[in-house]
Amino acid sequence: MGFFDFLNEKIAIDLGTSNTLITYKGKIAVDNPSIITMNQITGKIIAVGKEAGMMRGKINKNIKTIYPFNNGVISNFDATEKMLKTFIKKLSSINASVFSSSYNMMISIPCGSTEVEMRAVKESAKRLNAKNVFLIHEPIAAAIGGGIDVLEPKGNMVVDIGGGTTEIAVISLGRIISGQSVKIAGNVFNEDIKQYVRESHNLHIGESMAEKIKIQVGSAIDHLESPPEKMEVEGRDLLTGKPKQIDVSYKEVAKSLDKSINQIENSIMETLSEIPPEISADIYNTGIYLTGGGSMLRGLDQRFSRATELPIHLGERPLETVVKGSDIVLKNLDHYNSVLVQNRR
Ligand SMILES: Nc1ncnc2c1ncn2[C@@H]1O[C@H](COP(=O)(O)OP(=O)(O)OP(=O)(O)O)[C@@H](O)[C@H]1O
Repeated sequence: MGFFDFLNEKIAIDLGTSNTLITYKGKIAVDNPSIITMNQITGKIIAVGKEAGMMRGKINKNIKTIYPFNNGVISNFDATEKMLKTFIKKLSSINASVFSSSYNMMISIPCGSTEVEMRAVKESAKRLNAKNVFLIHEPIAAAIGGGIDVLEPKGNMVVDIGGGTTEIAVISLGRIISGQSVKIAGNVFNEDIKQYVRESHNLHIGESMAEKIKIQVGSAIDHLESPPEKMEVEGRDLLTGKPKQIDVSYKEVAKSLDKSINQIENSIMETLSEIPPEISADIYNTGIYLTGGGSMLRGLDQRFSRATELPIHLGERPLETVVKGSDIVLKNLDHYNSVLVQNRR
């Protein structure tokens, strides 16, 4: 048993643009949207996570909705800390010792995080009573969560499509040797759908409706083997100002997302063209591991496979892969020590 194994309480956190997940004692104990609603005048928090998510688009002008993350990075540290505090308090109702005693915390961060951002994340975690705070890059955590042996001398490619960013990474010997973080992911897909509906149907729809369309009739390709039925979509008619309903098909969604998916494809191709030949040979054999909530878009695997001519592996429960990987690392710190982000402090 290694040194770190003696410290028992362990919490792994995936701070995502769309969702925040926390594991405690190896299980997912918190899975909530990363949203806070606050009273504009008093600054008092009204709701956090799921409750705040339900108020989305239905608030009055005294209430402000805060998304603590923007494009995968923390844009509001104060809100992030308040949100985490609420979530960790929920854990303490499971076990009173969590909030009172100190614990080990693993936080996954996007690859593009700066030293300043990393330090701020660590300091927030310390204020939340964390004793040791470890950081891990999201694609590494995703790979481990997906069952890939990241420590072997072999190249593996991960594409993690989240809400704010798509992280593309080639990993070998526990390190990211090539990759990029692209600001095209689930949120941009929602914007694409909104714009398409506005331009093609003269209908103004909200963020939640766009998200529903993406999930119910979303597609990356215009021919699906088992297509979903058309979806009834409600919004405001841009010409008359009245409420109106239209039908939207998966083919329309595929059309609206085409440009954004193309950009992700180009970034994957670019990353593939930059890696050493030995690693290319590995990836030719192993293919690409696709994860993150955005990977659930119908036909995305087929489309990427066509573009790259590589096998695409879709992980199970893609929304949980990163936090699952972080949890595995936290439980086996001595084994995975080399994959941690070693920031200079
Ligand atoms: N069935 C689905 N089809 C398409 N997209 C989906 C589906 N389910 C969830 N999503 C999208 O997945 C995204 C959230 O994924 P995930 O939780 O992996 O991201 P995140 O970690 O919060 O974001 P980031 O990694 O950018 O910080 C959202 O944009 C959501 O709309």
